[in-house]
Amino acid sequence: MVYQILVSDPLSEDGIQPLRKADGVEITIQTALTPEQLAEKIHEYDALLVRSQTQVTRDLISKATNLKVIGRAGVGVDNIDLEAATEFGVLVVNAPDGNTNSAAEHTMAMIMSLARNIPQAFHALKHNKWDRKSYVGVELKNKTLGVVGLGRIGAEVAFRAKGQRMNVKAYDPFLTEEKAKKMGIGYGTLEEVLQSADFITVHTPLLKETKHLINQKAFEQMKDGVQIVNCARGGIIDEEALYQAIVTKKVAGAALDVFEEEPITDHKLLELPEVIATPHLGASTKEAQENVAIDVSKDVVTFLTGGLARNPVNLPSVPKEVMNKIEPYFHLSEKLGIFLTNLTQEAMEEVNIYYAGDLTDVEVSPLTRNTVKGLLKRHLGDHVNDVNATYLAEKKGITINEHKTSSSKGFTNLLTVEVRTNLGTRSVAGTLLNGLGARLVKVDDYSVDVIPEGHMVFVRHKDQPGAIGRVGTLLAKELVNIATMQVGRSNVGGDAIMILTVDKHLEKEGLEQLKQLSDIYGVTAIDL
Ligand SMILES: NC(=O)C1=CN([C@@H]2O[C@H](COP(=O)(O)OP(=O)(O)OC[C@H]3O[C@@H](n4cnc5c(N)ncnc54)[C@H](O)[C@@H]3O)[C@@H](O)[C@H]2O)C=CC1
Ligand SMILES: O=C(O)CCC(=O)C(=O)O
Repeated sequence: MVYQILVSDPLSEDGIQPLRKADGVEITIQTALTPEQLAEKIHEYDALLVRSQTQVTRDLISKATNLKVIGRAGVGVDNIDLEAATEFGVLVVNAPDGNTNSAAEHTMAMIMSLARNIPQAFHALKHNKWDRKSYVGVELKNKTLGVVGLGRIGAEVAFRAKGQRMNVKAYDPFLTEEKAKKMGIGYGTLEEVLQSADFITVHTPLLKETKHLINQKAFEQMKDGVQIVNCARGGIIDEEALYQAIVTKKVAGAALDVFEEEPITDHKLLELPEVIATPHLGASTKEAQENVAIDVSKDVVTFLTGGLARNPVNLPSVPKEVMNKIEPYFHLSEKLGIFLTNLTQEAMEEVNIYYAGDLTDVEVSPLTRNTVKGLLKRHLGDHVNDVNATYLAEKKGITINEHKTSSSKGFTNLLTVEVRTNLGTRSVAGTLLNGLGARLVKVDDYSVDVIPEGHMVFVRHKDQPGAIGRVGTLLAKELVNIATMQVGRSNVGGDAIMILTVDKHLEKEGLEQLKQLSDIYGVTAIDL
């Protein structure tokens, strides 16, 4: 059998040598196909290799009847419909490490260009203007760099900025004070980082949670004259809010490598003299392109020839016999993880997963990975899967412990997930009721009985007459219909919780109003 591989974006020739050398594969390189042309011929291929240009949509995947694997030569997989790939049984692999260095170096180049007006001054000189007055810059030394997202690239940027004698202060949901100390950098909440920085650079993935993370409210929190850098993904910064912040002189300058829509040449931000930009060049070095092409080519060949991919993005890899036994619990375990991560605002340090009852007789490690996936997805996005979840958790310094216990509290099976942070321990427990499906049966010390599904509102409140009514009235005002409600309390007049399942997601404004009600200690919207 000869596997057909299509390369539809420009990849490094040296990088695709593993493909050229492999037996049983044939490569076609066609980097100028229109979406229609690609859709027409995709059924001929077993593998597709892309960078960020090719849009691998649901429609394209549905036409790819022979496709087994999509290789993304780079980190971000936002040009690939992962859900569709998973649904159609197509493995997606990426190359998460190969371009880290280049992206970090590009970010530093942007910060320095911004500080010293290099692109603007060069542009003037090219147009025969010897202008020294207009381009007085600022030093980086002793300035504070705020790093939002301290993953692979953010950490490399932080390290380099220290070399420029900048003070670095970072925010990342997985960053602990101890880890920051070890790295020799400051640590703060997002708000603290925004308030204290002279330069702000974002290095998160683009997720539901990070879309417009830097918005008008965020700009208002920043110092006057702050400078902003985005070499991660367009859309993390709200472009309209950035435009207004520059026009009103709140922001002194911005350096953008990425845009909400790409490719783009006609954009009002590009008309501002304070904005410098590059056309998504963060990973465009000979070295990065070679690294990512090698990594992804090796993974594609390994997978096509029956091996396990090193960097799978979407598919679980579980032996069939094990899968048959534990499959019914998969839904429950991931939902428990998602529910708990929404209750945990601080960095997780340790996760304990307890299996009781029938669950003591099965191989549970795939369930552990699936639970951890649920715990991490909110902040790491869709590239966390059952294969890489525990690995990613460990990389974030989170210890994962799996326990089998005889204490099933009267249930035939019980799965308890406990997360420890520097503020204490939170936990949830769930069970699979015979014929009735999954149930959430415990949140911290409160017993409940809730189907872990759909949109929820979790409220911590004081057990007082009127507290429940006030919540109900406010939700009604927000036109959020309550489907079910569960209340648990520690003792009469003491601390209590409400779990409401509602017909639609509770928006930020509604959430903020709920928090203002008397006797309410905390409110979280959870979408399962
Ligand atoms: N311009 C370019 O050519 C390139 C851009 N990228 C982009 O750079 C970004 C970062 O890549 P990596 O560092 O490799 O990813 P990574 O996964 O190693 O790091 C991302 C970090 O963001 C954190 N994060 C998630 N939500 C957050 C939030 N709400 N606030 C603060 N932090 C949050 C995560 O905890 C994680 O530590 C990605 O968007 C990637 O696609 C990557 C390579 C080249
Ligand atoms: O392929 C490229 O040049 C873009 C790289 C990138 O944005 C990524 O790896 O996330």
